[in-house]
Amino acid sequence: MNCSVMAPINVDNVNGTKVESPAKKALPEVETDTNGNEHKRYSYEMLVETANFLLSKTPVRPKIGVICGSGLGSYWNEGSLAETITEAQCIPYEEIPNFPVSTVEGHYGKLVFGRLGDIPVVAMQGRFHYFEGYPLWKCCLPVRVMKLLGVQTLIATNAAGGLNPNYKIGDLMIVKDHINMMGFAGNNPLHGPNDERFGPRFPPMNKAYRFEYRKIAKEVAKELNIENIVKEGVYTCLGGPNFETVAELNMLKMVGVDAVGMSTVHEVITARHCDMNVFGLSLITNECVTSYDQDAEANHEEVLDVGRMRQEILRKYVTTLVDRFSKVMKAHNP
Ligand SMILES: O=P(O)(O)O[C@H]1O[C@H](CO)[C@@H](O)[C@H]1O
Ligand SMILES: Nc1nc2[nH]cnc2c(=O)[nH]1
Repeated sequence: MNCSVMAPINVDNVNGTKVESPAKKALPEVETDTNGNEHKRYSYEMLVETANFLLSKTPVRPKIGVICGSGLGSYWNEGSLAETITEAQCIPYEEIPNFPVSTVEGHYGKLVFGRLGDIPVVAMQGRFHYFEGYPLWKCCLPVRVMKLLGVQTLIATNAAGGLNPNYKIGDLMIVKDHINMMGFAGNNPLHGPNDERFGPRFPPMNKAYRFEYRKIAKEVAKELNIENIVKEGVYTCLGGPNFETVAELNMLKMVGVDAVGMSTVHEVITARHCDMNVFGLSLITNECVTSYDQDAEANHEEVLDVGRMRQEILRKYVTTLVDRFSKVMKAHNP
């Protein structure tokens, strides 16, 4: 591994303005989840330590972070997006201070630093899900670490069931918006005391998925001749791990959901809270079963098979988007 030690980051706040440290008293040290497992709360200082550790391990200074979901090679390496990253340095989650570890069987758990095309990136190969037993704030810890590393744009990808009748297996859905179903019940990654150094107590969410990126993604789909499989729609995340009942899916359809998964929404909320720009992409891996007459059943193997089937297109699409988004970022911040 090519390790060059860089100056540690010393930030008052991820967005560059100075704020008073929040009262530590407000932060409970340990949270117990519904299974009785204890999760030690992290502080801003702990995540700065995590980010400094990573910066000491790699000379890469990523401005774009990618979360590789089940359809983008979090379960396999060969031909995956993570494998496409050049000059790659892989850091397993268990070696990173304060990081959770993936518990999903077969799921990779590593951060990959390197280049996609010319652009310095960091990719999560393997994410954390609520159904693994983590509180939502812990699932999203890596997003805040990315922010501290200097990441300005998050590309969050996932595998999802297609609820929109016009969607076919293998389609890609640009996420236009989400419905935070878990949040309706009060389960939100920002629940608990707010640390202003990350962002405000009450962040807006109406521009969660950057309009400019969605426009570019549609243009790139045309350029790559894949516009027939690229759609745009609304995603929702349920807690999982079971797939949905027919009645649940029909309810979601009624409220305007196009694709259903078990991730992404809380990551996006965390990213927007600390003012990262977000692009969301779902790979439609299965058709949601919305009628009692249908015999099909959702299953994880199908999800992975469709991911493998689409990996070449996804690799090309995401690599091109990274290049285009970085140009936009440079234009905004020359
Ligand atoms: O959202 P990602 O991690 O892509 O994975 C999706 O696919 C898995 C189910 O097959 C669940 O983990 C669901 O969230
Ligand atoms: N909740 C949920 N997650 C998925 N991930 C991939 N497909 C599905 C699905 O149909 N439902």
